[in-house]
Amino acid sequence: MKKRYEAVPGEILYGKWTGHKWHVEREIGRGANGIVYLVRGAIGQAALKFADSSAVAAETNTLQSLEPVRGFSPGPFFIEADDVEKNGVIYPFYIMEYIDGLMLHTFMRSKKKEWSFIILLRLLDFLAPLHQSGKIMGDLKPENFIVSGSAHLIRAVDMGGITKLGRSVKEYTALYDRAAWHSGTREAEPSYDLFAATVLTVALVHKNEVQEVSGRIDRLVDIIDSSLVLRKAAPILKNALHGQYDCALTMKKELLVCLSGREALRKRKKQKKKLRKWPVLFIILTVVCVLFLLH
Ligand SMILES: Nc1ncnc2c1ncn2[C@@H]1O[C@H](COP(=O)(O)OP(=O)(O)OP(=O)(O)O)[C@@H](O)[C@H]1O
Repeated sequence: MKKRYEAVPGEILYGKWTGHKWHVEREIGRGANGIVYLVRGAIGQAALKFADSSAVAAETNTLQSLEPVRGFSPGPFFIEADDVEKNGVIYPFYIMEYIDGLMLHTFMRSKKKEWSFIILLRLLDFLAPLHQSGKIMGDLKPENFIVSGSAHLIRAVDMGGITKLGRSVKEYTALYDRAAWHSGTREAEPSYDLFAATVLTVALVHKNEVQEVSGRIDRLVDIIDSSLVLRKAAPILKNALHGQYDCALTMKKELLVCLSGREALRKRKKQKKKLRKWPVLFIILTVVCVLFLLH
């Protein structure tokens, strides 16, 4: 049986090996592998995760291996691992940076659908340094991301799917997995994540429809083509679904050009419409003046 400790707010946990003291503020989440608490220690706020010893070892290794990514970690910074002893039972845990923000799907609930493009741009910013460091996210899905800070940075909270380039993706979710859509292999390469990021974007706007057509790529493309929101970036989204990008920054650049091009076109049309109104107004004004003078 997995050893899981259920802490309560206000409780103080003592690290058996470090002697460090952690004051439990509240539970912030739980999943298949463990329970996560917001805690306060001598270093300030942090997140504490109770899990079994093999999960603590594996997740600790993953978090530590990610830190050299340009002094920025796509996931939480690892702080330390320890055990708590309660009634003679040992409960392993580790401490990591607390990422303050909203889970991606909670964040999107209060936003317009157009925000899905901003999320995609931020996801591409998140993926670029990770890919440059020789790894891919693998299990890319909204449940694994937090939107943090006023710049709406994307940070990952579950790094279990991180896989070295060239290997076989070790963890995935069918809805975002390109092999399940018959659109490529499960080999860890940037295009695998870019496919998943695109499905995620489409699902942020049309969740039910995407679930209904799951596995049929032509129907996914139909959703994009018939969507008033997604149509604006259709060429880029389709390129990513067809494995045309192997670099997150190239996809980002093309997405920005596509979106700004459409915006410029919209502004030009509006301006043209305004200009077309002037001759009509001029004629009306002239007629009014002539009538006034004749009177
Ligand atoms: N460092 C953190 N900062 C803020 N919140 C966190 C942090 N780590 C985890 N959480 C929250 O706790 C939840 C569960 O954590 P996590 O995904 O690591 O658990 P898990 O057992 O591995 O989940 P899964 O069932 O997806 O494998 C997350 O969805 C997130 O809401």
